[in-house]
Amino acid sequence: MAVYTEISDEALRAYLSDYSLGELVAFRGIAEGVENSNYALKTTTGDYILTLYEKRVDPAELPWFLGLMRHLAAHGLSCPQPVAARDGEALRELCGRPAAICTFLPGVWPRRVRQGHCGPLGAALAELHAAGTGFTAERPNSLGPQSWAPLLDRCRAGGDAVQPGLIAELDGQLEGILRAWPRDLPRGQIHADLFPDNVFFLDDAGGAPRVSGLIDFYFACTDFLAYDLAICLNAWCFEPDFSFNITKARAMIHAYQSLRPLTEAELAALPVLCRGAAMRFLLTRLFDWTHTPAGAMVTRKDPLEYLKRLRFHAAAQDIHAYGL
Ligand SMILES: Nc1ncnc2c1ncn2[C@@H]1O[C@H](COP(=O)(O)OP(=O)(O)OP(=O)(O)O)[C@@H](O)[C@H]1O
Ligand SMILES: N[C@@H](CCO)C(=O)O
Repeated sequence: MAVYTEISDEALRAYLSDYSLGELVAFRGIAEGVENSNYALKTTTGDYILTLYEKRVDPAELPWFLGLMRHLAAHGLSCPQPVAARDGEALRELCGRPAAICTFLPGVWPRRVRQGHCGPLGAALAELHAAGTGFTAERPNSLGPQSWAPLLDRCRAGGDAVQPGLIAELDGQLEGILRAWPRDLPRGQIHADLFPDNVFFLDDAGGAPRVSGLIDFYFACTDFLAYDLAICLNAWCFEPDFSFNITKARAMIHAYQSLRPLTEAELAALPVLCRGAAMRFLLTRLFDWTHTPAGAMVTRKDPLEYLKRLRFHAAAQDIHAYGL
């Protein structure tokens, strides 16, 4: 369920008449994703993605996201590039929603993460961080540490129904995370949601996975660069039984470091950054879990998957737990 807004053929043709993209050949709604309505478009000039931004994206922030994507693409990163209409504007309106067309990226996201994905992912993350240098406009992380206590408060009423004792455990964990949270680490533009479903791969001639592009920059923000790596360690390096795969982590961190070596302070902070990242996804999932009416056509993600990750990170003494 990710096509919230239906577009008629006539409305789309009228919309496209403002662009120099040729004639419409085909379009279809894309069922994946939960935040926005996405359509795959084929015109006589190529393939594109049309996105209608739904309620969860603040329209005032769209110019920053689109500006970042344009900057990253201009600096060599393979990511969707906003396409401007003839008047030079990429951000427009369709069916009463903010809308934009971006270039289509080839590739597929990995349904099952293998070790061979993790090195290329680490390198792609370092490339993203390098490409973001020079994009000076800042966007604070609205889901950063300052948001976690208020979010936990909003889950208080329903949280223990998900698992008895959950709220007390999270109170204890959060207190420890906030106390140890680093004050000053290298900062820059981070993706902040680089999960497997936001990374496309193609196999190279030898069959090894190669990153073909990164998508979905609508949580991107300005924050600690190493926090982005902590998010990826959470999202890519746990097995279906929630055991931590140290070989995948080592491959990811080494590939990242081959392009951007981590500082001593970043290495020392990695375990608490991983705890924070697990807390962030646990809390947004718990909020959705406890606030989505039964029967709503939205796929809820299991918050407890992130409790298991959080416990792993809380037990990690230092960077050796991550394969370094
Ligand atoms: N530039 C692109 N090129 C090719 N496919 C794309 C592109 N952008 C989006 N898609 C397709 O649309 C799907 C949903 O996109 P996306 O993850 O951005 O949506 P969303 O609703 O914002 O999702 P999420 O719930 O992950 O935040 C992707 O899995 C992919 O199949
Ligand atoms: N990646 C997030 C969803 C928001 O994109 C999660 O798995 O909780």
